[in-house]
Amino acid sequence: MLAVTEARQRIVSRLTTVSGEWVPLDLGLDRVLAGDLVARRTQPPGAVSAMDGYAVRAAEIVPGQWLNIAGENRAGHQAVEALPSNAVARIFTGALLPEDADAVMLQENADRDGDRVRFSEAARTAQFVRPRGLDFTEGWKGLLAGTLLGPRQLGLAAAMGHAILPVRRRPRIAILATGDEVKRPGEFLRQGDVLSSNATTLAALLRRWGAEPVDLGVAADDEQDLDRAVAQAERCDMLVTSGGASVGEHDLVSSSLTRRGLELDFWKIAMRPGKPMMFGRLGDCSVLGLPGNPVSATVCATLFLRAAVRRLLGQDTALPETKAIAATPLPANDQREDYLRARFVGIDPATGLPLVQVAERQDSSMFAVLSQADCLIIRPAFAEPAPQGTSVTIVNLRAAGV
Ligand SMILES: Nc1nc2c(c(=O)[nH]1)N[C@H]1C(S)=C(S)[C@@H](COP(=O)(O)OP(=O)(O)OC[C@H]3O[C@@H](n4cnc5c(N)ncnc54)[C@H](O)[C@@H]3O)O[C@H]1N2
Ligand code: MOO
Repeated sequence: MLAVTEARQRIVSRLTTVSGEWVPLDLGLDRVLAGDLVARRTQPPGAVSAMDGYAVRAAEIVPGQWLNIAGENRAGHQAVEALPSNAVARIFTGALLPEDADAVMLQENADRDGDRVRFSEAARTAQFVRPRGLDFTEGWKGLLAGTLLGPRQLGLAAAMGHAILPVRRRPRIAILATGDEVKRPGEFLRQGDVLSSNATTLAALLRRWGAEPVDLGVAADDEQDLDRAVAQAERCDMLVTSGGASVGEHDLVSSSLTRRGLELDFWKIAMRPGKPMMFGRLGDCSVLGLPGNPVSATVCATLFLRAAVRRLLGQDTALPETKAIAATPLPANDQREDYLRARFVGIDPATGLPLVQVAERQDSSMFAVLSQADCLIIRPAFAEPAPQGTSVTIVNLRAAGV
């Protein structure tokens, strides 16, 4: 059995980043940048007012003393480009300051009479002024290659002056559920049938990670049916199967793949859940064979499929691991690295780290427990029993996009 980190390394090392393409800004959501995005402009482009009021030279303001109003600057309209001496300009939020103005007086503190105004207070230089380039300056590398574009990143790309974006092609990843008993949600169920939660989870994870899931449906435990389904995956970057990975006589996935020319890289990992995971290659298509148990399939996807997708998209493939404190004692572990489902139950006052409570039941079929978990506690192989308060390494499921 292979160690988890070695298995992940092997998967990542067999994959290469997919090609890039250009998309309009509007279609950039959830895509991954193929190159760095540099600001094409400075924001704000000049000093602008942060408030509605009057642009002034701070040194000229004497409380109670009248000054002339030279004109009015609104956002997008700079009527007063340079401020005459002993004068102010009416100004509104976001408008460019006239040259030589160095402060903005709030209109709440102004007393206006026609073309004259006086103020109840003195001015501080730079008050209510946003200097040129406060947000960013031209040439700033605002978004790096490998960034998954969310709403805020898209907004920044727009603000930096990008109307089209260089992104990675979405990797096409086929999902094939297997098993006579496995039915799609909505289908008629017989005694002993199960619903294919794995296909639903995997498709959602792939979308969230920036890939394009290709649903190949469910193949029965039948060589012909499996062969037919596997053939459909050949133009994909990767085929992910669920079920039939173990040693049962009806676990036909590997024999079907082998007949079609699978080059097996490895099968079986020293981990729980997810031991019987398989990885190999079928022509140009990588193959990841996940175990059928729903928790095993999702944990393997978190540890391996996520890294594979990130590699295809040119992103960092490390697992987001952080530290936490065990809120309950932890049992000894055997030779398989364990990924225990756990919940955040508070903050440890001594360290400020999250307190994590292991779920009582850890059976790999219990998807309800996984769906309510916040993290996986990583228990190394052969770990000794650990008391409450032990520092542990966790995978934050939300941070991993799971
Ligand atoms: N003698 C041994 N038996 C088993 C071993 C072993 O080493 N020796 N390994 C066990 C481990 S660990 C796991 S994990 C499972 C993996 O089994 P398979 O990958 O062959 O999965 P199946 O037998 O096809 O299914 C297991 C379980 O999951 C349900 N399932 C299958 N597909 C889906 C789906 N798409 N959505 C939801 N649930 C699904 C299926 O009905 C079964 O209940 O093997 C152990 N056995
Ligand atoms: O690896 Mo299995 O997932 O322990 O049940």
